[in-house]
Amino acid sequence: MTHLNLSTKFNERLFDMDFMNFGHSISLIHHHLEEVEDELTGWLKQPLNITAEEVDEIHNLSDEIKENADVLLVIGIGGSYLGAKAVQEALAPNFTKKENGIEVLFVGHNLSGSYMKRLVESLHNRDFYVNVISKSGTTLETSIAFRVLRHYSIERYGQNAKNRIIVTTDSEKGLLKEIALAQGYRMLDIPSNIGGRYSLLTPVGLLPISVAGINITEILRGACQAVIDLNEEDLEKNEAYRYAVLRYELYSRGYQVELLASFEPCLSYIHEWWKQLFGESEGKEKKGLFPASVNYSTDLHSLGQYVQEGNPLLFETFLSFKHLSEDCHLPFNELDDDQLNYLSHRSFNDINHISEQGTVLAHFEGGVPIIQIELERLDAFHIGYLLYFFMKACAISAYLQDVNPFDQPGVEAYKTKIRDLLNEKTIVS
Ligand SMILES: O=P(O)(O)OC[C@H]1O[C@](O)(CO)[C@@H](O)[C@@H]1O
Repeated sequence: MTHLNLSTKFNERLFDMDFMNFGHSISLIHHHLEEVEDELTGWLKQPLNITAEEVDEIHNLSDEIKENADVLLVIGIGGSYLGAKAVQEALAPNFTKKENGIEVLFVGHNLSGSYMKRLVESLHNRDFYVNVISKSGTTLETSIAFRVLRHYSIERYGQNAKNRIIVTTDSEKGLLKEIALAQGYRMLDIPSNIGGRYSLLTPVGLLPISVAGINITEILRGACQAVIDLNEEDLEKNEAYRYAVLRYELYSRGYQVELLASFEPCLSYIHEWWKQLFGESEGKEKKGLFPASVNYSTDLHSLGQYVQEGNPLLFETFLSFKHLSEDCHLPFNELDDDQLNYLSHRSFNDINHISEQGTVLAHFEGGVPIIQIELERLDAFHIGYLLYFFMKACAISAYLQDVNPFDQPGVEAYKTKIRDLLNEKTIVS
């Protein structure tokens, strides 16, 4: 049974692409990934390696939080929140009332004073837990948000505040780990050999996802299936490797932007997570596709014109799910004053699907190369599968470009500048 299908619609500029030219390089990369131990490759087998005890611990914590809080504040930025936020958006229903459940709020991913002020004010009548997540333990946004929310927790809960703070950080080192040990906060480990943007299937993602009411066992089951399926060395049988090769080939032929497109708004944070994954993994040494995204059909009415007829620097990757569990039908209207009765035998999903097909055709005819990734169902199993698929494809993609998928040296440049400016005595205007 295939869980994920990859297909393409390429115009004449790409007709002569031969996958098998990449067989040898892929095979070398495949073995390199299997064998390296000094790199941050712990995520490769993480879905298989996570123990039942670790999953139980997360379930127990999640139950405790749900019993004692109205809000879980997840403090983190980049890889320390995007994965969990992506899964929450994709699988937890929109517009549901929060009175009977807990709200999972992802905070500490900006430096806005008004955002922080309003956040604290919004907590006055609500009970909360804090889950601070940082692999390094020193990220500015996360650290200052934690300082504010730690103080506020003490104001609200006194001695008991420490029971409401959970720290997720590197298993071996870091400032946050030291703080947690000194203060007696409970800790969840991020394995040392897993970097931030590959950490979603560790407690980084699993605790917030579980509190959001999503079945983490199913997420892990989907990811485990992907570990097995996508460990196939033969390029023709491995969809992650094929996706990596397609991207590389398009990049080599001059395309500079990959536009990830979906027609379900709940996937918009999967786009955000994907952007960080590919952007930080590939964008170095003056190389790399620029990862961008669109939410259709909304963005057809803003960026659609550019994609169709603008500078031909991009290709599009459509992400879709064959079966969606919910739908809405168009009511029949006798008057037909809005002239929509021709659609009344169709549902929203029908119309959405047809508009996706129409968009693919139009963009293809406009000269945009198209990759299509389709999964069976929008559920926890397939989301787990998809996220692992992207991580595996991303690592292969970066190696094809001869860059290290697991570092982010460029990040230091702006961090240092900000730190230097903040250390200056004068206030920068
Ligand atoms: O988990 P940390 O160490 O706080 O890092 C958060 C994010 O910041 C980055 O270092 C980039 O600034 C990402 O690589 C990472 O996901």
